[in-house]
Amino acid sequence: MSSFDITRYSQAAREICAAGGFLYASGWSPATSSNYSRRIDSAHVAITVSGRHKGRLSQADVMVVDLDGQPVQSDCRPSAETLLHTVIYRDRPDVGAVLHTHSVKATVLSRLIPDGEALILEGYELQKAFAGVSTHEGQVTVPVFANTQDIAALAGETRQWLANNPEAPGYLIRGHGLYTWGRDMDECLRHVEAFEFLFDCELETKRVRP
Ligand SMILES: CSCCC(=O)C(=O)COP(=O)(O)O
Ligand SMILES: [Zn+2]
Repeated sequence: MSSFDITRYSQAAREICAAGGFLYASGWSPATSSNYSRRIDSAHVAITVSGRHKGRLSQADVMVVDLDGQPVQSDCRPSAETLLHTVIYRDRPDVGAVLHTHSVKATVLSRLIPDGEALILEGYELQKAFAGVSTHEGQVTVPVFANTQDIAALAGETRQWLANNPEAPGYLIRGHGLYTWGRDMDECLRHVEAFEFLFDCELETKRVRP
């Protein structure tokens, strides 16, 4: 059985619990929805146990999986969407944290984007909150994947898309929520906040200019 550094696991679990407190309080992770993860090392990831309330996380709600999504030294069941996390860690050694949220705005906006189209964010100063973006003049393309319950298939789709769009900060799943990542938990949380602000702007624009 593979092993990991317990101190690094504890630090990762602390960061995940703190992120849960913030994301739940912001209204972006209601009713046990969402899942969060943090890289421990090149072969291990700390991730939320499936079905746990994200506003009341403790270390017991955070387990370890390998990059195939298999539990390591745990009898708990990892998030049902674990493969959507591990596929990113496997291909992107620069990624240290992945957050999945279920906000009202991400859910509603994802349902308004026509099938086969992506959300294009353009002209917003706040696009600079995304890692690697230094101008508001470019486009941030956010694809909207169908909400299939076949997570392995969805993981394959997102993997292919990410390979072709390595600079992308996140994606939506229709009627479901947001996935975003960062080199560490702070950067990943900044991305969630930036997306939420920009989703709000897009929805408000649709309201005043239907
Ligand atoms: C109650 S939300 C339905 C499942 C989901 O989309 C989610 O994000 C939480 O699943 P998990 O297995 O990670 O608790
Ligand atoms: Zn979800």
